[in-house]
Amino acid sequence: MSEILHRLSVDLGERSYPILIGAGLLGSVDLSPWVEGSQVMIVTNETVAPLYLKGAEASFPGKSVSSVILPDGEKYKDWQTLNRVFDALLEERHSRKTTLVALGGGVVGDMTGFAAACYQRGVSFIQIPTTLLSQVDSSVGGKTGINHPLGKNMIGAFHQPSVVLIDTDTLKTLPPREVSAGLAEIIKYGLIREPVFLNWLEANMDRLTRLDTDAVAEAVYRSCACKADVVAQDEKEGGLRAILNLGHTFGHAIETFAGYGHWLHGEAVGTGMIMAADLSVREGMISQSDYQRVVRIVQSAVLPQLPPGNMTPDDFMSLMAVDKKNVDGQLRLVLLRSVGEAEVTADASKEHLAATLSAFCGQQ
Ligand SMILES: NC(=O)c1ccc[n+]([C@@H]2O[C@H](COP(=O)([O-])OP(=O)(O)OC[C@H]3O[C@@H](n4cnc5c(N)ncnc54)[C@H](O)[C@@H]3O)[C@@H](O)[C@H]2O)c1
Ligand SMILES: O=C(O)C(=O)C[C@@H](O)[C@H](O)[C@H](O)COP(=O)(O)O
Ligand SMILES: [Zn+2]
Repeated sequence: MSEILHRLSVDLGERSYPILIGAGLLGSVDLSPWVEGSQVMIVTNETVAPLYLKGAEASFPGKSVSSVILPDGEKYKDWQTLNRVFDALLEERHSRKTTLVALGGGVVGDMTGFAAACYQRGVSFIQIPTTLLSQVDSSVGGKTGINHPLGKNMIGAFHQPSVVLIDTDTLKTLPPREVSAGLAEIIKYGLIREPVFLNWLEANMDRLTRLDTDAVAEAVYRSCACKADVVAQDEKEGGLRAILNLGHTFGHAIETFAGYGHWLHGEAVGTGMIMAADLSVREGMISQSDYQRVVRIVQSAVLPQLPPGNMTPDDFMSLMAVDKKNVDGQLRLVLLRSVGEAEVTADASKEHLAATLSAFCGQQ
């Protein structure tokens, strides 16, 4: 049985698009109305293809559908792998009217979106996210791109999809570690903007880690609603949108240090949010008991709470120096004004930051 449980809209004028959420939607919702021309190319990877490629193909009745299957992993979110998409598009003579479809997690989504932003100076694309993280975060908002050895997502473009189809049934095949990674970004929404949702998450974390169908549908809906609202107000991160980066300044440094793929993005964000909360305490913004609350919820989602044991404060400082939020060489961090409200600041004291880094480094 398939049913669209929730419909949201990302309101961006002529670039507005719907987010359709439900169980069993893949292959049963006709996505061809969002395809301008006759050609569709599905971009997926070697893990997702055997599970969901047939279903995705069935979502485009009447269209000519081909696919390109990429190797799986964050380490392949690079130029070389991206080029495989361009090779396939050119070999099959795809035109400007072609539509790319991202079928997979955030890696496939970010790369497909970037390929769509670049191919023949821009074609449209559709997001069919199949991980919890991609359903609650990366498929919405139009940040696309690839990694550079010196920094995460350093090469990319803002390019919005034309529709996001979220079939929560696809999560049934997701490994538990990937579920936890998705929960990190869900917790993020509670911490930055949604205190009532945070209470709900605390009460329902057990159901979420077990992938209880109703709890997951609710969490996906509330997360997408939060992200859609932020993105609608600040599409290109001129200000407000940077709050979606809570935990990411520390987190991206961890991912880059560890080597892409060794720490999952959500794992690094979970630890990064705890570090941001620690700094928020030192800055006098939240209390010690607020901090403990952040630690508890990250812990309850079965996420790591400390960075790699061999990572030093200097490693953090040099990797954070290339963060995209920095302006004129000045570090900008997302901190907690309260549990449920974030702010972006360039004013955190260097001593407090050093104290946070030394408290967390060399601890495991
Ligand atoms: N653009 C954005 O706004 C945004 C937001 C958050 C994260 N990201 C990016 O997203 C990436 C992380 O995404 P992710 O956590 O989805 O990781 P991922 O794309 O690597 O997917 C995780 C793993 O799950 C597998 N998989 C996917 N769907 C599956 C399914 N239904 N069943 C079984 N296995 C499945 C994948 O093949 C992969 O091995 C990072 O590169 C991060 O930087 C982007
Ligand atoms: O959509 C956003 O804006 C976010 O910051 C969401 C993040 O969860 C995501 O990881 C994003 O890719 C990070 O963006 P970046 O600009 O710091 O690379
Ligand atoms: Zn993220």
